[in-house]
Amino acid sequence: MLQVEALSFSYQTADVLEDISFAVEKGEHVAVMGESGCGKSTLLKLIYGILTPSQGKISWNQEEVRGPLYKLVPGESYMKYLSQELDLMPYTTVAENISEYLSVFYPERLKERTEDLLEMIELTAEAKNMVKNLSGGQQQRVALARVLAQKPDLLLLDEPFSHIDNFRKSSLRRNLFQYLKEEKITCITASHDHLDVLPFADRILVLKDRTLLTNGETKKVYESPANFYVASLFGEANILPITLLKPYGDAKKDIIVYAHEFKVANSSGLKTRVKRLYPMGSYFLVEGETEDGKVFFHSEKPLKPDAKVYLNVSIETINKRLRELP
Ligand SMILES: Nc1ncnc2c1ncn2[C@@H]1O[C@H](COP(=O)(O)OP(=O)(O)OP(=O)(O)O)[C@@H](O)[C@H]1O
Repeated sequence: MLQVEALSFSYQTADVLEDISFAVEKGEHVAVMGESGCGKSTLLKLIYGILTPSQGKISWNQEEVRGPLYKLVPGESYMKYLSQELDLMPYTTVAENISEYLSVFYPERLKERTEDLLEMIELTAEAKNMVKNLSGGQQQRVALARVLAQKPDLLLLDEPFSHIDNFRKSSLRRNLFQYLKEEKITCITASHDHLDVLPFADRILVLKDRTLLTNGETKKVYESPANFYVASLFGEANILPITLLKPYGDAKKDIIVYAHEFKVANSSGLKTRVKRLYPMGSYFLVEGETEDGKVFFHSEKPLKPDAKVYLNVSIETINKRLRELP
């Protein structure tokens, strides 16, 4: 089990993390989310031991992780960190980059394991190609296979799909996270893409203003976001006084509504004027104007700019999301 206790960290120029505490169970997959610059990479580097905490303690199975102030070669053998900078051998082949790190003695088994990993990253066809000839996204996939070849107990992934095109991303995500679960590899993934997180993570940690704002089960964090910032990590969201949706509602309460949760009607509901339409393929994202300000919602049909529509939210969503005004 990973234990992070009262962790704080500052670079010379900035305080980045303050009093962060959480635990990760063996085999669990935890996602770290938050806006750019909130400290996701810094947290992973602290866990891996390439930065030393200003305060607090990190331990794995009760043994303290020591930072570079205490170790000549930072990093721990039982964990691997896939950073945003890929550390590959450019003048060797894809297959060699992977097999180099497999601790397998028998040549047949080595070949088999290399082939399995190549298949997982969908680069079998490039096995004999030199890494320097691959695209950025392909190199990121090789780097991923390389850390997996080392069979870590704890894997730290920093934006693991940032260079990978959408065509590959979906299947790679599925292959990777299924593999980690099968192998019971504990994993912490830093990402700002909710599609990396919602279908795969058991739990989400949200960082904001140096602190740990949320630590909860993925479904709960999504369905009952602590505030507008958390909801916005999952796509277009709105925060509205409840009286806009229910005229006799408690004026001291507001509600967070994801854009897709509004139902568009021709009469009765939140009166909205259509301002802009963004085609999203299977639906339109609509920017509208209410008496209280801007609102985003989805519409299956195209709507004309300036058209008047009415928005409604299900009673289940209202009950789930009602919160006291801060
Ligand atoms: N080596 C460094 N020296 C000084 N400040 C740094 C250093 N590395 C990062 N920072 C600052 O620390 C803060 C946190 O950076 P970090 O890279 O951890 O954020 P992040 O959440 O991973 O961002 P992103 O999502 O953009 O990768 C930022 O304000 C950044 O500018």
